[in-house]
Amino acid sequence: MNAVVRLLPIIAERRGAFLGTVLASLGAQLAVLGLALLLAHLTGTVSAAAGGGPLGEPALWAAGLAGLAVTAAACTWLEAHCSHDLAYSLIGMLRGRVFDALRRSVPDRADARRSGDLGAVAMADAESLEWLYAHTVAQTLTAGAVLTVTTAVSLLVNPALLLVWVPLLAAAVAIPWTMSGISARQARRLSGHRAALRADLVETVQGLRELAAADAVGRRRAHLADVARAVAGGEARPASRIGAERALGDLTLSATAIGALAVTAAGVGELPASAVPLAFTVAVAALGPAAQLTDLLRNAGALREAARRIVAVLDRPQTAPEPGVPCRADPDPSEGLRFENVAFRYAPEEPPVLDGFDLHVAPGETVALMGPSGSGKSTSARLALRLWDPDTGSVRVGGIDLRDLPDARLRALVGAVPQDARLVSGTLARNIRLAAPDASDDAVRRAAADAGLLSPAAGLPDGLATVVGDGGAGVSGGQRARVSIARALLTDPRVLVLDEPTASLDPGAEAAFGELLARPSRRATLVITHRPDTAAFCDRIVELAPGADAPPGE
Ligand SMILES: Nc1ncnc2c1ncn2[C@@H]1O[C@H](COP(=O)(O)OP(=O)(O)OP(=O)(O)O)[C@@H](O)[C@H]1O
Repeated sequence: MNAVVRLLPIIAERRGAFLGTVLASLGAQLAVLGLALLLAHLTGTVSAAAGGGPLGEPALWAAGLAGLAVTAAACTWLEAHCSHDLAYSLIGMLRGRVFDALRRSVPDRADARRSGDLGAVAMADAESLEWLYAHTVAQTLTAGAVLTVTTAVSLLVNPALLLVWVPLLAAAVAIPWTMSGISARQARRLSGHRAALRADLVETVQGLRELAAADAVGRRRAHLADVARAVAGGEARPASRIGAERALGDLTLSATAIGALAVTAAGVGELPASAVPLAFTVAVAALGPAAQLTDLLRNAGALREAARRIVAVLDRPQTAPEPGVPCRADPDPSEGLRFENVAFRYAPEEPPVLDGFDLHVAPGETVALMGPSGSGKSTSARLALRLWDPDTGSVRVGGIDLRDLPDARLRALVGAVPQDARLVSGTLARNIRLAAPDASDDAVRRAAADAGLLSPAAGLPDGLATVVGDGGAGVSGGQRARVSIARALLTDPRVLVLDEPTASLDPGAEAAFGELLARPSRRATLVITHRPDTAAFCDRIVELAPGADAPPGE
């Protein structure tokens, strides 16, 4: 199904604002048209009155003109109000849906998309579609309706206009319509170039230190200049096409106007003098809405492309769907985290990463999961967080299959400390609170203390008020790991999964971290690690063999 049509129901959710936009836009256009016709009629009547004809009641003329002018102004204001109301709520709804779709489907098992591309979908395409649904659809309906009315009225008044109007107006609308395929292709290419530039810029800024160290800044700058040139080329082509289309459209509309005026002039002798201005105004009345339609159609290809990209994101397969019938039972206190006969592969054609994998981490126990690179340690951590589901077997927390837990309950039961914890700019307290925005100051302080952030060894004299720069600048690897743990502890999860938490720590920080792991708690803790010194702080070590098809040795 066409992506634009597929997204149309989104308007139904704000049907009041949409209807308001259409009616106000229709009211404004009809009032402007009425004003033009009334003025033309007045001009004819006044010139006839100068020759001795009746002028009519001036107060009535004034009231008619003032009424139409006020209606046009009020409807224009109302249209702007309703369409902006509709526009901003549609942007919010579209972005919300895009982020929901991304959250449900991230990480894709074999996702080749770059963040710049997804950013473009979420930001630029949502804005394009806002323009489509909040302005274009309503204006197209209005322009179509006004065009039909003006055409019908003019043809009743002067059927000879048919000869000029039908071919020329059809050509004016057909030009942008037939070009919409080319316009969509150009929009697709341009969006690809822009996404590449955005992603390359982000990577360059993030990797500037490494680029400088490798003396590669110059090469990178040349590469960015190439990509920027591709963007400029991608922008120039649609601009030339739109310019040519606009010129052709304007030519066609001008020819229509000249033809309509000529046809009307030919019949002037048969008309009373007072009706001549009205006849000329009627002859060109359809040109305004026709010009508006051609303008709107000119963007149709690019809008179709934006809708296609949004739909592609919305249709991404859900990696961990919500349960049909969620489990309401309390977790069994004697059960911690259990992998039972788990098999998992990233793609059907690839060998399994895990096959027949069994492991139980009991409440109060800390287990180190070790094994060679590629043996599936991080994959096990992701399965425990239900980023993906196993192909066969099950992963359970407190005896409950993760697939039976609603997302919010699962996140409260299982906490994660990822390998590359991300910090945002702001205080440490703000960073910890990301896991539970409504947590009290006391809870944040407790989690920070449990993660060792408030001890003198953490080296943070300002404690929770310490300010972190963009992306965690100004904080050491050890401090970052502790913030990440405090974040995970804030929800007091039954299960804690740590993926290489000490990978970037020096031996002193690793030892301090190990003491945290060794502290008694009721939590089941799974620590993915390469480092024997970290594993030594755990109660038990489990070795994972690559493509293990038998339970691992302990
Ligand atoms: N998103 C993915 N798509 C496809 N294959 C993947 C993906 N992530 C990991 N793999 C593959 O799955 C296998 C297991 O990866 P995993 O990261 O779980 O191993 P690991 O034991 O944690 O390795 P390391 O110690 O190097 O971090 C590897 O062969 C890896 O290439």
